[in-house]
Formats: sequence, C-alpha cells, structure tokens
Amino acid sequence: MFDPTEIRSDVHWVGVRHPDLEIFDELFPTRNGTTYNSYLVRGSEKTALIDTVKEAFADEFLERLSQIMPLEEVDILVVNHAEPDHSGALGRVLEINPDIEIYCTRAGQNFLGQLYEQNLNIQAVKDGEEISLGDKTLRFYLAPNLHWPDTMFTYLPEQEILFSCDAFGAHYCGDGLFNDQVEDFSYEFRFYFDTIMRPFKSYIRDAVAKIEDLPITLVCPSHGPLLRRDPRKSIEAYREMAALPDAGDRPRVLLLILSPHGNTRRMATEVREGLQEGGAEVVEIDIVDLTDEMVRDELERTQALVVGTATINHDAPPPVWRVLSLLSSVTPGGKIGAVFGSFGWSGEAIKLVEERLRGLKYSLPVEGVSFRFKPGQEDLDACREFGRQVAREVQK
Ligand SMILES: Cc1cc2nc3c(=O)[nH]c(=O)nc-3n(C[C@H](O)[C@H](O)[C@H](O)COP(=O)(O)O)c2cc1C
Repeated sequence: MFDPTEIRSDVHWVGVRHPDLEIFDELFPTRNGTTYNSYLVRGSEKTALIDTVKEAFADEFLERLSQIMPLEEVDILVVNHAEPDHSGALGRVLEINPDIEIYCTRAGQNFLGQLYEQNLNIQAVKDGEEISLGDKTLRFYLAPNLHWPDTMFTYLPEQEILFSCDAFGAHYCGDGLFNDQVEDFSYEFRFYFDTIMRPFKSYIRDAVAKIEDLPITLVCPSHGPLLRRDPRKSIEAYREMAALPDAGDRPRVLLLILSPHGNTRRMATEVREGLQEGGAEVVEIDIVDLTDEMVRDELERTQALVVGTATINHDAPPPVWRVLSLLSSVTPGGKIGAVFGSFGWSGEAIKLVEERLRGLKYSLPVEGVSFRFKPGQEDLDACREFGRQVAREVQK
C-alpha cells in the first residue's frame, strides 16, 4: 500500500492506485492501469482537498487521508471536475464532514447536484477567482471542455503547482508517483490526449493560453504520474497537439472506400475525377488500409468526407462503421458529407451512412448515388457529376 506522499511542503498526494485496471470506464484499454489522484493542501488557516477518487476506492482514500489529518478538519473540497472517477467518494466525504465547503464551476455545481442529489454547500467560482488558505492561495482557471463542460484547473501560486484535472494526465500506474520515478509513459500520455482531449482542440488552446505564462514547477493531473521533471513539456505538448493542421491552397476532400467486389471502387474513380475537375484536392484511401490515427489526422485536414460503400446484409459493413465511430473523436465543425455505393437488391448502406453523418452535424447538400451491381456508362457519368457537385459545394 502506498503511503500518502508529501509532494511539496504541506501538499500531499492522497489518491489511489489501480494498477490492474485493463479497460478504463469500459471504453479505453489501459496497458498499465491508472491512478485517481487527490491532493491535500494545508494552509496556515484552512485546509483544502482537491478532488476525491472513484467510489469503489473510497475506503482506501479515506484511510490514506486520515494518516495526515482527520477529514472532519478539512475545510474545503475543490472539485475540478464532477466526473465520478474524481467525485465518486464525495458521498462518503459528506457523511464524515457534511459542512465541507465545495468549490467548483457553475457547470460543476449543476452536475454535482444531478449526480449526488444532496444539499451541497457549494460556491461556484469565476475564472481567475482566488481563495486564501492563510499562507497559501488557490486560484481557479476555468477550462471548459477539457474534457467536460465543468472542468477547471486549480493553481497554487506560492508553490507553483498546477492541479490540472484530466489535462496532461495519462492512464498509467508506475512504481513511483512522479514522472522521474517511472518508465517512459509517452504512449499513454498521447493515447489519453487522442481518446479524451482531441475533440476539444480549440478549448485546449484557450486553456493552455491561460496558464502558459504562469510559473509552474509541478503539474499534478488527476490520472497518472505527477509531472515534476520538465513540467512545461507536457503543456507544450498539448499546445502542439491542439494546433490545427495548415489549410492547403485547394479545398481538400477525403474519399474513403469499401468495395469487396470492386464496383464501388469503379464508381470512386469517377467520383474522384469529378471532384478534381471541380478543383478539389482528393485524398483517396481504402477503408481496410486505415488506422485510427490516419482517420483522425485526415479528418482534421479535410473540408468534406465522401464515403463509398457497398451494402452488405442490409447495412454498411463493420469496417465502415468503425471509421464512422471515429468521426466524433476529432473536433467536428461544418464539414460536408456525401455517400455513394453499389448494391445488389436493397441498398440500405447509403441512407444509413447519410443518417450517421447528419447525426454528427455534417451537411449533406448533394444527394447520394447508388447503382445495382456493376455500374454502366450512364451510372459512371452520374458518379462523375456527383463528384463535381460535391466540389462545388465545398467551395461555396
Ligand atoms: C455477403 C454479402 C451480402 C450482401 N448483402 C446485400 C444486401 O443485404 N443488400 C444489397 O442490396 N446487396 C447486398 N449484397 C450485394 C452487394 O451489395 C453487391 O454485390 C455490390 O455490388 C457490392 O459492391 P462492391 O462491388 O463495391 O463490393 C451483398 C453482397 C455480399 C457479398
């Protein structure tokens, strides 16, 4: 069992470790488990707890905290983010200390009310607001959508510590607490960004801008190692990863194809030529060759997504849905979608993929084209015209 650790004078890590975890939240595989980090900051007049842990670990958390001081004597609970992996032990905290003052954002206040249905003694904070613990100060920076609307950072200026919530975190449970005590976890750091943070790039840029000039010598995220060595490196990495790719000279269209028997691929040749005639730069990729990373990178660069798919068993085939499931993992925003494909007798895939794109707020100004089995010359001409129309829409 890990002891509570004094990470700076009168600042303690009181979180829990979950090294055996294999899938976080039933969503994301974890190769090295995770940690739920909670921190206790003791000022000369008041003491604050920053976040709690997942409910299942409440006993261990309370036991660790009690090694430093009785929970009854903690004055303040800062909730940087109401997600249950950080607020889950709140109910247990309130059983022991019902008067604890909770500080969070306005959105956090709403979420906590809905999650815990108790009378909570909450103060909603504004961006830049400070509270004094005596010889220490806590300053709050709102960081909406990193990765929930309620997220904020808490900064301790006297000790140059940033409690950054999920930002700069990683699902990684190493042998030590700090980044200079564990093995390389850059894969987990990047994976966390890609799966949790990447859809919110503009918000990340805003949040990084707020803290960029602060003196920070320790970053304390809510998951994974505490960043003591090169703390600014993680902030810089977020700044770089959240930058949008340069727009090219011509509008870019991503053309993705799944065609077991080759008919949709034949249609795609005409669609591509129509797009190019219309002035678009086309990136054409077979869906079977796509990695998740390629999908995300290309989606961020493109103004339009054109999907060519066969109908298989009254549906679009699973590899197409895999790609479509990744669309929400990048920043959405005003993209055009279009769909075409070959079918045999019922042809449902086109409409189903169109519905999925509409559901993700793509606009579909050009009606999809589909033909039975092998497209004839007229069909191919229609495909070329379809490509030209999409190119025109992209340039509007
Ligand atoms: C396993 C399998 C299941 C199929 N199921 C359907 C179907 O439910 N409805 C339909 O319209 N066509 C169905 N088809 C026919 C294909 O959509 C048709 O052969 C089409 O031309 C394939 O396009 P592709 O040449 O681009 O692969 C099926 C084909 C296969 C191989």
